[in-house]
Amino acid sequence: MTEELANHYRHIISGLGEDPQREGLRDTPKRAAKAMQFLTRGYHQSLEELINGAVFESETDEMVLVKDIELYSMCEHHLLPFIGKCHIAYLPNGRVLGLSKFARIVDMYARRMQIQENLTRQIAEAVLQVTEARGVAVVIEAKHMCMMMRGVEKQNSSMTSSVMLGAFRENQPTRQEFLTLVNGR
Ligand SMILES: Nc1nc2c(ncn2[C@@H]2O[C@H](COP(=O)(O)OP(=O)(O)OP(=O)(O)O)[C@@H](O)[C@H]2O)c(=O)[nH]1
Ligand SMILES: [Zn+2]
Repeated sequence: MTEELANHYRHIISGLGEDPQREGLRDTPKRAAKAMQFLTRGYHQSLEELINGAVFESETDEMVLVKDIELYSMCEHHLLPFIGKCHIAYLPNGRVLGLSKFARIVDMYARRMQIQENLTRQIAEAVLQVTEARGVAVVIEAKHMCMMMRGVEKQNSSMTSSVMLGAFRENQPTRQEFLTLVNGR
């Protein structure tokens, strides 16, 4: 699989007018193939194996917020990175999720070809599925290289996307509390 991908990269390099045999580029197809496999490894992960049973019984029913989870993904239109932060909140319903698992869920979906809106929704739905929470809220703030390095070349714009499920959708004060916590840095 890596070898086949590397071959495609060799064609891309010569298609761009470079010499894939010159010293600096000789191992590049293989490196690029491995890098791209890493950046898309989310396709080979499953929620169940990643959670690994780390859901614990708890009486708490107050909002839990995990803020500023770094995020590296790749836009499915240009295969260029988008980079940012993800904030996840949920209202426990008898069970809480191991803290590190929020970051693992983010990575599993981020390391695929994505658009930011779908990524946001997939993370929210995964957290809801695993915790059976009364509500889940996810906000992603990201900068898209396809808008910065090429195309419209805007360096300072960023995109914010959000998905609110359950109580965060139905209950205005809950939603407001979440947004205040996220913005109060
Ligand atoms: N909504 C959304 N759009 C995205 C995301 N990533 C990239 N895009 C946009 O996808 C669109 C693709 O537009 P096209 O006109 O088909 O492609 P293009 O000619 O390369 O577009 P330009 O970037 O405007 O040069 C662009 O407007 C991108 O900015 C994302 O995560 N969400
Ligand atoms: Zn793009």
